[in-house]
Amino acid sequence: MNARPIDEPAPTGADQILDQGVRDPDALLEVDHVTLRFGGVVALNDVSFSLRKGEIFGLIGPNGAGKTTCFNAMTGVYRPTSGAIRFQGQSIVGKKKHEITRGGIARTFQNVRLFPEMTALENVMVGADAHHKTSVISALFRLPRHWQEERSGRERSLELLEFVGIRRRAGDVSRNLSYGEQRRLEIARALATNPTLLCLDEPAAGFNPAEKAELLELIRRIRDTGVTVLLIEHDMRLVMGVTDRIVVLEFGKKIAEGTPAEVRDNPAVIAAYLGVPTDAA
Ligand SMILES: Nc1ncnc2c1ncn2[C@@H]1O[C@H](COP(=O)(O)OP(=O)(O)OP(=O)(O)O)[C@@H](O)[C@H]1O
Repeated sequence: MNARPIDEPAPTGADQILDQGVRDPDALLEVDHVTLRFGGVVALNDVSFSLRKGEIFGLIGPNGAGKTTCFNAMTGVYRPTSGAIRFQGQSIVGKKKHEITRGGIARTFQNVRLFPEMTALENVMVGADAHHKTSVISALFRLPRHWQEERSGRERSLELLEFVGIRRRAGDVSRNLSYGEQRRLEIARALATNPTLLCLDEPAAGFNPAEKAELLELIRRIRDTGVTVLLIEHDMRLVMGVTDRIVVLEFGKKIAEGTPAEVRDNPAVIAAYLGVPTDAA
């Protein structure tokens, strides 16, 4: 692995000035010199980048580059070994997953993770529940506020199923939905938490070209509602077609950052992907 040794000093002075992203005053999320080790494996090695509000941002790189680890660090699954992660200017390192969700970051997973015996609607309502304000007591005694929240959560969940295109499956148990519908359901559930930032981990995995085109359109519609989108995706055509900016990781290090056109023409990126077809799924 060509990772930089962990004990090498963090970049200072000129290096940091070059690192425009971290100094970006419009940043929604800042990953600031993050290193994350698993025993001897350096999954992230001094990685810095920032996302601006309202953009669709791609995180790409060959297998094992550290993309999912980066998502996990942003969503409270892993704590970075060093470095900072700030969301809307506040550190989120050390926060619990549900605190981060409540704070406005939602995610989907590489593998579908739904409640298989619950209906599509119930799966989305679980997401909406994350924002309910009523207490357990109020729910137990079925106080009016609880009913009100339950009703509005249901309506909002139905709207979200409509938004992702599977409203007609609302009453079906999720294990009976097609694979493509389950992936859309996951997105609806994540949106039910009212995120400011939605992180999608390989949402097009296993999709055919028509499903990929629909997903691309859905991602754009999500962004158009004001949600910032962070996308991990192996399908280069999809990434290049939908993102505003991209960061490329290789062996845990950032090797490139820029617009899709800049990244596509970057020699380091071409080398990293050498031998990998550009439309590889
Ligand atoms: N929980 C863990 N324990 C030990 N090593 C891990 C763990 N999670 C990830 N790694 C290692 O960290 C490195 C980065 O893995 P990660 O899953 O983040 O890469 P990725 O870019 O998401 O890859 P892929 O595209 O294959 O999903 C790999 O070497 C991986 O084996």
